[in-house]
Amino acid sequence: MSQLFEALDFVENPLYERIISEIATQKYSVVNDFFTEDEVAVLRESLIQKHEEDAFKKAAIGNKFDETIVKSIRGDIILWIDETTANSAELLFFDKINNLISYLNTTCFLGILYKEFHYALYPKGTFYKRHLDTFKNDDRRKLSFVCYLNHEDWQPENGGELVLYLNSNGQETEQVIYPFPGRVVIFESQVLEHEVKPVETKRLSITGWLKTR
Ligand SMILES: O=C(O)CCC(=O)C(=O)O
Ligand SMILES: [Fe+2]
Repeated sequence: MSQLFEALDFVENPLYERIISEIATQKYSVVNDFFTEDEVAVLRESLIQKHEEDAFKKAAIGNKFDETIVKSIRGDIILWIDETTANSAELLFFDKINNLISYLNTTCFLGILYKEFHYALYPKGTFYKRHLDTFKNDDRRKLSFVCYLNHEDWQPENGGELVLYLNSNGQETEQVIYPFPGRVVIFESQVLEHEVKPVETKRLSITGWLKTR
């Protein structure tokens, strides 16, 4: 095996190893500084600019082929990001994502072939009720990835916490994760139910999925 890794110029990445082992043991991983302050700032700028251009639309439930908009379930507005026409901030984002994907495919043989990402903006008072990130007609989403682009001074009073519903020995427990800027949450799309609690202040993020087949 070491010969194979040598041949591929494999360099072990401690952060990615931590993510992999946390997902294996607890189904999710939280990384506080996956994106630097500067990276968060340019991605936030990009989101805000596109929102000002009125490019966002109401988020639906289901996927591109089976969409319904139900505001009582989710109230965010989204914009899908196209890698082929990405701006400099988005290129930087995809650079990190692609790096992670190739590491996962090399070390875990996950077979991630596709990805999809969108900006999300939750206006004050909105939420996303408890759900699973898979669809009736599509089970290709393997890992969910959320990256928060809020301002530096985001406080617990701003609400909008992500709650993961974990199952330990038949007992349900709640893991509360605040959307602090630069923080990334990665979890198993088909396993972990989760919810976004009502936001008190506009909440900004990029959400996406790593997919097989
Ligand atoms: O923004 C988050 O914390 C989670 C968003 C989410 O669950 C989704 O878009 O499916
Ligand atoms: Fe979700």
